[in-house]
Amino acid sequence: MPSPKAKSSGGRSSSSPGVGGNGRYEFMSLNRRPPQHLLQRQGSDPTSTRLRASESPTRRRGSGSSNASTSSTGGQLPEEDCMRLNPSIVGITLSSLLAMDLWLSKRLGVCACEDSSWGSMRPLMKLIEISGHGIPWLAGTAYCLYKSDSTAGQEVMLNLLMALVLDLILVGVVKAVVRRRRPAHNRMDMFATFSVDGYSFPSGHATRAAMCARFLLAHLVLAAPLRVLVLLWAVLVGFSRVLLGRHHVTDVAFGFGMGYCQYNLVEVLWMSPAILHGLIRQLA
Ligand SMILES: CC(C)=CCC/C(C)=C/CC/C(C)=C/COP(=O)(O)O
Repeated sequence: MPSPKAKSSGGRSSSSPGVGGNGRYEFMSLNRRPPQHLLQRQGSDPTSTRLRASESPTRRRGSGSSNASTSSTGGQLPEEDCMRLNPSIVGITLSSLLAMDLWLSKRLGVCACEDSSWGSMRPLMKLIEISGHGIPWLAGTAYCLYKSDSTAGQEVMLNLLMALVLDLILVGVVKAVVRRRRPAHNRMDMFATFSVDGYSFPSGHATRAAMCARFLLAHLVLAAPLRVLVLLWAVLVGFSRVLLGRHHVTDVAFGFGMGYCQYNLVEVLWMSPAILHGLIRQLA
């Protein structure tokens, strides 16, 4: 509790408390310069150092010492000030893009539920969703691998299986790190999901669609009309994620990019028949 005596003895009227030389509290006016011993004390106090560092650049430039540093660098802003300005421009740009993403995703979520404006298309969108789901792809590839009687066919199928597992792992890791929530208008009624699938970024369907489309075009689908169909399917899978309200536009855009790059990784990690035979021999 501040002593009224201390208040009157300093002849000071209000606000900031400080500890005087006799151990009592002293009150200083905000528009008066504090005594020298308090200034020295503030200089070594981490809290006040933090407070001064968070002052606005204009205020800091206005102080005597900062003026000296500004003039000594030929009128250039101190480095500290430049670092404070740049993130704000990046921050504003990012927040604007994020706001546009949220707005656009909400507007495009026209099949998010049955009574949405395109609610009657929801069953079709869910069919497209299933066509890009991990389970049919894993089961279909495993079945083809089992049925394949040529070495070339087995090689392609085994590498596709490896690609699908790699995709699940990479998407799971990114989702767990980023932890972006799905759009508020999404109904979480997807079948067979992992716990990370509660998160939105990136779209696992989009990564799988992009990676599998590249895989099919490179190794399995040669006829031109079918190649067009494969590309159309991949684009539809991506669109259906936003129309169903499952994802933001940026989740799908990033997912397509990530899936495209994942295929490059699959090419690097490609398991040749020699490696496969070595693996089979070790397992047997
Ligand atoms: C054999 C095995 C463990 C299969 C797991 C397949 C599985 C449950 C994949 C999850 C697919 C899924 C629901 C991904 C979420 O996709 P988003 O586009 O909503 O991110």
